[in-house]
Amino acid sequence: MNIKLQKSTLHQKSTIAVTGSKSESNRLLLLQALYANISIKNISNSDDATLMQKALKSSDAIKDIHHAGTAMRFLTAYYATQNGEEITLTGSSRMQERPIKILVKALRQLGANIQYTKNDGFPPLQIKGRKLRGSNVSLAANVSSQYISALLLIAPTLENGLTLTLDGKITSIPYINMTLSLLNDLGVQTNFEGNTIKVARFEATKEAKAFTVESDWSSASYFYSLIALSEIGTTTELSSYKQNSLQGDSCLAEIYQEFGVETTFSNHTITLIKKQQPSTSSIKLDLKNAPDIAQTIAVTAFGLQLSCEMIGLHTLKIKETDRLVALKTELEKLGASVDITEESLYLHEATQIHENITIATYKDHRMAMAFAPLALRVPLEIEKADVVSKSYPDFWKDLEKIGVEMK
Ligand SMILES: O=C(O)C1=C[C@@H](OP(=O)(O)O)[C@@H](O)[C@H](O)C1
Ligand SMILES: C=C(OP(=O)(O)O)C(=O)O
Repeated sequence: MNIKLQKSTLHQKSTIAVTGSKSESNRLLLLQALYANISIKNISNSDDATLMQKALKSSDAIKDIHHAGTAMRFLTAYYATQNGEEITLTGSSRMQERPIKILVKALRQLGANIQYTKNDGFPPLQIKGRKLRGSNVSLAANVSSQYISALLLIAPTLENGLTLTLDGKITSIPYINMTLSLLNDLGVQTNFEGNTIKVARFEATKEAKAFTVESDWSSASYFYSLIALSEIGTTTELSSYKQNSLQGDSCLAEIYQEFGVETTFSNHTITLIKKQQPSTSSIKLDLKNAPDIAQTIAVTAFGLQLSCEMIGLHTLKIKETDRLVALKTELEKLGASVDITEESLYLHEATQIHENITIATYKDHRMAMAFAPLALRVPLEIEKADVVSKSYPDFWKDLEKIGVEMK
């Protein structure tokens, strides 16, 4: 399904309820499988969270988690600890190209029985669950924080807890802190100092533990972009958010000030208003702590005809697609000039934005959602638009609600 976006003007005021964070949801679903006293509210309706629930519920020997990175990594650790269970964990063709060796090696060091069924270092995995006896492991921390979160989530169930030593520069740290915060909320003792994380063993209790998932900040990024590209005074209200978020992408509130967007918090709602024109003609950011908003920011800067330099993007090559190449290709179709390296992107100030371009989405939800706000500048078409369901199934409905016209 392709969607044609007409050149649109946003409603002066709108209200959107954004689905729950997929990162928080998939952590809590895993913890719920380990600790039965947990209940979860405002769970994400994303494919990734639905696939996670399905995999955990089904008794099938083959679990297919499609494109869901967190489900792949978290379930690898989970099934490795499930004594007596034998499963094959697989995913989409792209998932079979996304590396998992660092996690598998760490789990094997703890005693896990995991085999690669196709290519060494990549899913599918055959996992024979058993009691893991190890309690100390070191692993590379510069490729994906999801390997670390996966180990942390099973850590309190291990006989002696777990001590992790992180080698190299730590990437996507807020996601590690999110995992530790949720463990703390459950009652687990943790300590993160320098490059060492310690998690104590934690026994299940009978006391009910209710968690409410905050709405997804990465999904909010597309509304930040829309407001940044709209006329002064345009406002949208998004729910349900917290001022002290566990999600690193909440740095959007600060970043988008430079694009002229002001954020106010009240009663679990954030109000975004386009206050002024951008305060600068060139944006410079290090996104090693918030990789998922890189595409949104690049497109906002392009739409506002600003130059933009982003570093800390070394993880983008192993996500749903090689996002650096995908961004360069699609922005240049629209008239931009973009330089990329292995870990950075430089967008030159645009002098034009071509109309009626069809944006390819590379099976990447964020390519579709990041480019959609350009409809406030030019008519454009988004290819295979249903790809958004990976994280935000209601995206196109909500886009219409805010005033974007489409067919
Ligand atoms: O732990 C998580 O929930 C996530 C961690 C990040 O991945 P990396 O740590 O691989 O950068 C992020 O990109 C992903 O969307 C979700
Ligand atoms: C990278 C992402 O997800 P995952 O790694 O969990 O597939 C994302 O949602 O942008």
